[in-house]
Amino acid sequence: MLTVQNLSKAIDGKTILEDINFELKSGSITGLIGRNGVGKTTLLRIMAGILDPDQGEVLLEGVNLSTYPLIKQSMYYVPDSMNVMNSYSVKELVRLHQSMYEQFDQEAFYTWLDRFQLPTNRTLRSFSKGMKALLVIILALSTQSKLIILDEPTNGLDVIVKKQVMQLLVEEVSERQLALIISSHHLQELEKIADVVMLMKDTRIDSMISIEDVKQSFKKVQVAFADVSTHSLFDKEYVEVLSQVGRVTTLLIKSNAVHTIRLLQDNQPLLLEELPVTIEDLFISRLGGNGYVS
Ligand SMILES: Nc1ncnc2c1ncn2[C@@H]1O[C@H](COP(=O)(O)OP(=O)(O)OP(=O)(O)O)[C@@H](O)[C@H]1O
Repeated sequence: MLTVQNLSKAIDGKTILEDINFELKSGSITGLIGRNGVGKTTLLRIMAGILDPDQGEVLLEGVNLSTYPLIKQSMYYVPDSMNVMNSYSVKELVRLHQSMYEQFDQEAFYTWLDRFQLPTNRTLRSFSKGMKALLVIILALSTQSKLIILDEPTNGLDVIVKKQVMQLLVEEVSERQLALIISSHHLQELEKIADVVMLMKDTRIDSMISIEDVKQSFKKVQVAFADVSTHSLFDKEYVEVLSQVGRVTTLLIKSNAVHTIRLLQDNQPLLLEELPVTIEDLFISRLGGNGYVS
């Protein structure tokens, strides 16, 4: 549905993005993760056609965004702050969106507004952060866009609103086969809804991997020995130390897990327990460096 090809971008002479290539599929949620300042927002803004790339292209259903800007009617970008819309009333926002999106579904918009008990007759200035976050997602869905790009949509929201936002998005993705890309630092939350995670590192996409594959191909174990150094028992190329608290070491085994676990077992551990692998483990492993200590 969306293809990014050989994309590069520099700002003020500094390379921010370099040779970025990936594809987003309909009916799927992609989580975009990476350290602060790595270039997530820059990438999302280029995908939305707000910034131009220096090189490369963004194709939405095969149509180039820069040569056919009207295709932007099929996508919606939710920025990390809604404050630019503060002076608009809900009705004005509806009119604005109707003028930009021919297919804007007003009936669905007001039905959702009612479901989430949002007021219809006030300006956004009087909305709380959570109300604004819900409203912008309802606006995005009402445009009937095939691709929705969200930049940190749940920042500063309480757990109840977060759940509401996420549930609404998941419902719509599966019902309408939307493609969603969400940049977020809330890895646990992302893990619950994303199908794929895309991890950015040093101006590039370091990895793009399905949550299913993360869980299947990586193993995480906690191990403790009475008098053996855990570190002497594994190959650092395949095994990452996630944390070390006293004698207890938490390891992320990236391949050949059966062999490593057998090796650990053979040395009579005091404790050897498998734990569920999380996106946070992948993040620390790829971006935190070996020997991360919690
Ligand atoms: N308008 C700008 N002028 C100068 N530098 C910029 C501009 N926009 C972004 N940058 C720089 O580009 C880099 C990437 O910024 P970006 O906001 O895309 O990162 P990010 O991954 O979204 O960060 P965060 O997780 O903190 O939101 C940073 O070094 C930032 O300082």
